[in-house]
Amino acid sequence: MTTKRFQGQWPKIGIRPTIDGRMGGVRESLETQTMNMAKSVVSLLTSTLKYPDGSSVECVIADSTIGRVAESAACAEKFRKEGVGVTITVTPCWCYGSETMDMEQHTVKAVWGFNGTERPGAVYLAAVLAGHAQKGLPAFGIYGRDVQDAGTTEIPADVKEKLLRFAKAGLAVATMRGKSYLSIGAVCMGIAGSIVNTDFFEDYLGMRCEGVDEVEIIRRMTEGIYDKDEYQKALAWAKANCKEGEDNINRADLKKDQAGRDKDWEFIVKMTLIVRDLMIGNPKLKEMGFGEEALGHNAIAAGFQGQRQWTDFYANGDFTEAILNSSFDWTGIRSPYILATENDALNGTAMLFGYLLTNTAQIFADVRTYWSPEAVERVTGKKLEGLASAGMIHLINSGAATLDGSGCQNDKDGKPTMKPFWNITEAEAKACLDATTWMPANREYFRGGGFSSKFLTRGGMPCTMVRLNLVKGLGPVLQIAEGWTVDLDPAVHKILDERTDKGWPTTWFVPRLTDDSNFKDVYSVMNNWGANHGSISCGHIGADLITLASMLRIPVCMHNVSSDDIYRPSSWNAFGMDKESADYRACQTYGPLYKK
Ligand SMILES: C[C@H](O)[C@@H](O)[C@@H](O)C(=O)CO
Ligand SMILES: [Mn+2]
Repeated sequence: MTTKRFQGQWPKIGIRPTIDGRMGGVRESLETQTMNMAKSVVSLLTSTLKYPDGSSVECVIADSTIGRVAESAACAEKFRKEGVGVTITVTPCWCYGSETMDMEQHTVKAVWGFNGTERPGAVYLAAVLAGHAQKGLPAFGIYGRDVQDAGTTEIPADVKEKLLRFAKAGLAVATMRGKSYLSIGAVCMGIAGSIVNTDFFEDYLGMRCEGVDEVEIIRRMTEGIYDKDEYQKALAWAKANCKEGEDNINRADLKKDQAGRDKDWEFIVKMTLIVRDLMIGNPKLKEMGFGEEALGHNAIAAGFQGQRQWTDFYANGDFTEAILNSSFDWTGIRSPYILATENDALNGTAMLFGYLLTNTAQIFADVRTYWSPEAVERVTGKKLEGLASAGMIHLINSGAATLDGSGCQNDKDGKPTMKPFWNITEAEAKACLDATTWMPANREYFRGGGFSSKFLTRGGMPCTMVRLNLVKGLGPVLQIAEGWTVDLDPAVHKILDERTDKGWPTTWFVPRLTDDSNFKDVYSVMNNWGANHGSISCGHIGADLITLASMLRIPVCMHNVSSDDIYRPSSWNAFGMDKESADYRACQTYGPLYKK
C-alpha cells in the first residue's frame, strides 16, 4: 500500500535554546554551549525515535538562541510554519523566564535546565517552571541528577530517559490531533464504549468523530467500488496464507458447506479492502471515477459495530479486524491500522495510545475470566506453575486481535515480542500467519458466518494492558496493568480453552503484583477492570502511558508502575503529596487540552 494514511505531515519537535539576554559578554560566552545542547537533543531524538511510518522524527531548532521576547516570538512563528507540536526548551544558564518561555496554547512543553555550577541553568529551570505553573501552561521539567561540566555535550542517561519519554508521548498527542475516529456502524449490543462520545474525542484528543452506516460496505461491494485487481491478489493471498480450521464449532445444521465457506472468504476479503478504504481513502478509486470514496475519512483509528444486525445477516468482521490490526497482509509487511471490534471506541483509543507510543500492533481482547489456582485445579486436576502460579486472566475475543499477538516475532534473545513493522522479517510474518487457524464463526453468535482467528499467544512476552473509561461527572480515566503473557501446561490450556469459545484467540495474562489494593492479587486486577475490553501492547509501557495521560489531562485510576518512573508536568507536584490523587486534582484543574 503506497496510499498516504493521513492528511498533513508528521508533527515536528521544536528545540528552543534559551540564553541570558545580556549582550556584551554574558550572552556571547554562552552561545556555543547553548546551541550545542540543542544539537545534542536533536541528535538523540532523531537517532532514537521514529514516526509510525518508520521515518526518523524531525526536529527544528529556533533560528537563534532565545534571549529576549522578540526571539521567542520569532521562534513561535517558525514553529507554527514548520508544524511543531512538541517543544523542548534547553539552557545551561539563567534566562528571563516569562520572556523566553513557550507560551503557545497547544504545544506540549518540556524544559531541560543543565545541571552545572558555572552558570545557573537549574535556577532558570525552577523559575520558568514556576512561570508555567502560574500561567496554566503545564511543562515537564528535566534536571539531571549529577553535576556536569560546562563544555560537555553528552546527555546523561537520566536526562535522556526523560527527554525520550516526554518526546514520545508528546508526539503521540500531536499526531492524533486533527485526525478522525471512524465508526462503521454504531452501538454494538449496548456496549457503552461504543456509544461514541464526540465531546471526549474533540476536547481531550483534538480528534473528530466520523460515522458511516455499515450499509456503505454493501453498497461498495454491490457497485464494485473497490480495486478489483487488489481484491484478486488479496483473495489469493488469503487462500495461500490463512488456513481454514475444521468446523468443530457449529452443530450440524449450522455448518456451512464448502461453497458457503468460499463465499464467506470472498466477502470478508472484499470487506477488508473496503474498510481500509473507508479509513484512509485510496487513490485507485479516483482513477475508477469514485472521487468521493477515494478520499476516505482521515481515520487514525476506527471501529466496526458488527453485532448484531450485520453479523446476524452477513459474515462477521473478524478477518477484517484481525488483518487490519496486524502488521502484514497481501501488500507485504506494513504498519497496522487501529480497528476496534464492537466499535468500542474507548478501547480503540487505548489501542491508539499504545500504538502511537510503540509503533507496534495492539491486541484487542475481552477481559474474560480470572482463573484462580484453586479453580484451575478443580477443573483440570493440575496445579498452576511458574508465573501463572497465583492465577491468570484469560484474554479472548472473536475479532480484532492482531495476528502479531501470536507472539511469533522474536527479540534479540529469541523471546516473543511484537515489533514495529520495519523490524519484522518475512519469516516472522509467516510464523504469525502459520500460528493462526481461521475457524468457522460460531453461528449461534454470528448467524451470518465468517471466520474467527484462533491462536495461542506465546508466553513470556512483557506486555501492558490498558483501558480508557468514561465516568459521568468525572470524565475519562485510564487504567494500566503491566505484566506478562504466560505459557500453561498444554493439557491445562486445552481444558480451559475448550470450556470457552474455542474458536477464538487466547492470551494468558499475568499482571505484576504490588502492594496497591488493585494489584494485591490477580483476582483484584480482573475485579477492578473498568469494562469488558482491554488493549494489550507489547512491552512495559505503563510509564509512557502515564506521561501521555497527563499531557491529555486524563487521570490514571489504576496502575502498577513504580513511583520512580512516574513522569508528569512539574506543576502536578503542587496538587498534593500523593501522586495519584494529585493527578486527579491537576487534571480537573487544567481540564481537557482542547476545551472550548
Ligand atoms: C459473541 C459475543 O457476543 C461476544 O462478542 C461478546 O461476549 C463480547 O465480545 C462482548 O464484548
Ligand atoms: Mn468483546
